[in-house]
Amino acid sequence: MTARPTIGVLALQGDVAEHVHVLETLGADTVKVLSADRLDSVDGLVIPGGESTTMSKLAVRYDLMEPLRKRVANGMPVYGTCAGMIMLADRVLGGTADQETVGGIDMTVRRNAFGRQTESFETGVYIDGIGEDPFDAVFIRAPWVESVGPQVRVLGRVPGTDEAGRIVAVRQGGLMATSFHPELTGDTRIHRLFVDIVKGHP
Ligand SMILES: NC(=O)CC[C@H](N)C(=O)O
Repeated sequence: MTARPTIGVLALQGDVAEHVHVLETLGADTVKVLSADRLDSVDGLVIPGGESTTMSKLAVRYDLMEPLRKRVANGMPVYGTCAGMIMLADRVLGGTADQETVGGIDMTVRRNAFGRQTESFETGVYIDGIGEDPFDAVFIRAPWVESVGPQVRVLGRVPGTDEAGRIVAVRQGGLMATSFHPELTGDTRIHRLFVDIVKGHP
């Protein structure tokens, strides 16, 4: 991998510009991905937050769903935030009947899991692999991860009703997902971790 990777941001819908900005700050070249051709040109991909049901429909309409699944199956690193986390989940609870996902991470996520009263909130989360300081995490109508398969590494949790808490950050090989939006807070540690994954660092 070159020192300067090309990272795509899936640009069907959602907060694309914020991810482009952070990735460029970190020295990556970026491409807004709206077609299978563009997808071919990237070393890694970010799937932003937004609305997973809409994103799913648009991915099918733009003939991107199958190419996305193929590249994931072939090992392309992908980082999904919020709706992007849902897109990377093998199983979704609370989705619409026709909602498809790209899949790739052996997990079940629950859409809009934190409930109406807490549509959005901010809290410090310890994330495995980015250092000691908690990450200031912004959650917006966020999913949580209800369960994970044996190959999934849990990177972060927030307090929940039981002792284990709720899983909000995971990684399976080159695929990484967070329930929250690190592109909004100016702390670049999670994007940096992803850029390192794309560069081939473990
Ligand atoms: N901020 C977000 O990405 C919200 C996700 C949205 N609730 C969904 O289900 O797709």
